[in-house]
Amino acid sequence: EEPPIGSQGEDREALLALKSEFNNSFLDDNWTSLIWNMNNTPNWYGIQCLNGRVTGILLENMSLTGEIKADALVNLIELSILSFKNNSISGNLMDFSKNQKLREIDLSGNQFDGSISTSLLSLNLLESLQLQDNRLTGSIPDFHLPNLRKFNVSNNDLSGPIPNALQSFNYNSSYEGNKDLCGPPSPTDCDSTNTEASKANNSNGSTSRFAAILIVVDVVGLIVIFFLFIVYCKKSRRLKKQMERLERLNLVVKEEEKKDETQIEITEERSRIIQGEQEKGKLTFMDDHEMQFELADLLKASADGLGKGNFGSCYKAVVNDGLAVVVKRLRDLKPLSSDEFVKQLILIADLKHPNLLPLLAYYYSNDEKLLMNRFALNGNVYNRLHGGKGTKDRIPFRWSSRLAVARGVARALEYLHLNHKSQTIVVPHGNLKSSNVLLDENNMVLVSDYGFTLLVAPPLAAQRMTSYKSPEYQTYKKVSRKSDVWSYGCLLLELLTGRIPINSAPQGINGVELCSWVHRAVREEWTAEIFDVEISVQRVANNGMVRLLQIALKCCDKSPEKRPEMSEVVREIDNIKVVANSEDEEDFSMDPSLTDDSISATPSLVISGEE
Ligand SMILES: Nc1ncnc2c1ncn2[C@@H]1O[C@H](COP(=O)(O)OP(=O)(O)OP(=O)(O)O)[C@@H](O)[C@H]1O
Repeated sequence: EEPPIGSQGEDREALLALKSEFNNSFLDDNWTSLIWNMNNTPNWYGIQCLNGRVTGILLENMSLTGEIKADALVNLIELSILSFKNNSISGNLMDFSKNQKLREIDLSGNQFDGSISTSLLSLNLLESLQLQDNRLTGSIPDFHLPNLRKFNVSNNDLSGPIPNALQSFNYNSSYEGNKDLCGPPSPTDCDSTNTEASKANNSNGSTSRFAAILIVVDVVGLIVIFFLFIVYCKKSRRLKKQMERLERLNLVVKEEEKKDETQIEITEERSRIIQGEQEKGKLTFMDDHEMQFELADLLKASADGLGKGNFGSCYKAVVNDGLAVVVKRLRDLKPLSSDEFVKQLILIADLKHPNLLPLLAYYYSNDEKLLMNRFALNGNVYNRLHGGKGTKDRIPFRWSSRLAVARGVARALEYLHLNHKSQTIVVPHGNLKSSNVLLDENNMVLVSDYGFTLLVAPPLAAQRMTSYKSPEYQTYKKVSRKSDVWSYGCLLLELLTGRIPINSAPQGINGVELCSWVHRAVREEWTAEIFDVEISVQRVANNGMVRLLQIALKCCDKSPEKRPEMSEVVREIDNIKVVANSEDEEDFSMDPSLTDDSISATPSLVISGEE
């Protein structure tokens, strides 16, 4: 099992030192050093790790400011990817000589100045170096890196010839915006200024002796100035060194103090949590819950990892007298104060509907934000739909159960969208997908992970939320009621086709772009293939399937205005007659004689709505 991130002391120290230089409240909240005892990793946003060593630092578009110390990376010897893309970091480039495993460096879009560090010359594994849009000066060092495939230093203040080994990179995409670079592939000839000067000299022979004298005087003058300059530099360097020494002394003292503080914090935090005495890190139950237990009970309980989602990991813990709860550790939240976090959670907890998984409790401390729900015994709809397919153990997931899921989710979304109580906020779900629809011990449909739009930092939400991405979401990166309707349409298609959508497909399995696939199927009239065999054998229910497919296609309309509101969807689904699963159909899904041709019960005319 992989040890926790930053478990190696020097890696953690290096990250903490970086954090203190950036002075960024988001990082302060999301780079925590607590190692929690539920056998999981602490929260290090943007850090990749292998066997306890840091292998990647990806901190992009985060408005980071400050300077990075030259030796900031020297202990991160396993580092292979580094990106500080699009921040406002200033100062010189750091020393990379100890990071021999680096493959990708992206420092573009910052305010780095000074020259390109020659420590980069030794990185033999480097494949991509992106330094564009900074303020780098001086010449480009003579790189001879065998694996370098991407190189960009555009829009800096670099000068001098482009080294031979780098001349194969395209001028426009690698060098543009440095007005003093010369030689191929740049349009400027390096010799042009010298050549012109020598031409001028030759054309005027009569003044050549005078010119020679002038040159001698110039040279002598230059030597004197140079000499004076050296004396001046030496003096000022000595002064600077003295100043630096003083500063360093000061810093060492401060660093030591800081290290001690952090160490003390970690130990104290842990013991405070374990003793359950910490005021601000209290486990708070949302309301009437009969299931009162303490954080200490939770910490004592054995925990099974359920999986790692986009916003944190989930654990199942059995507390006290056998009560199973799910604890979700949140990460990458908006930088919210404790009061703001609690306010948002109260808004979420106020959303009460029979088809919404209720929030039981939460835990807030600087380092940990946990949400707690009841464990849904029958798991999620994704597993129910796709799990064990084609095997003997597969229990068919029949039409009436799928229709119940469609109905339950529609009602939950309608409720979120109408948002009866708090008129001020609209809460689109934002991340509806089959793994967020759960089934309890009575197969009651419970939508989970709602309200996260209130908690998650917007740029991250844009990257990670919304499994079924609507066309306008892909452009504007904002969730809305209409993007929920799109997601709902995709969920219906997943239920009807039994196919795995492209965004939820686990590695090694090809998912389907459901909306376009079904639209094409309807257009090209191979409708028999649309429905999952497990339900299409239930012929009495075929009519209901076609009606649900029509609803799904309306929800998946490319233009958001044409998609129905959820209340309309609920009404239409309520009109679909529930047909009981008949006993003798149970075995049909395994019947090899059931070819696609034999089940083409639904002519495309019906599906296109021209009934
Ligand atoms: N209360 C619960 N009862 C049963 N299973 C749950 C519960 N909450 C979550 N799960 C399951 O635990 C797993 C991890 O959940 P999590 O919400 O972290 O990830 P996800 O749903 O895959 O992705 P995302 O973070 O985008 O929602 C999922 O398979 C989910 O269905």
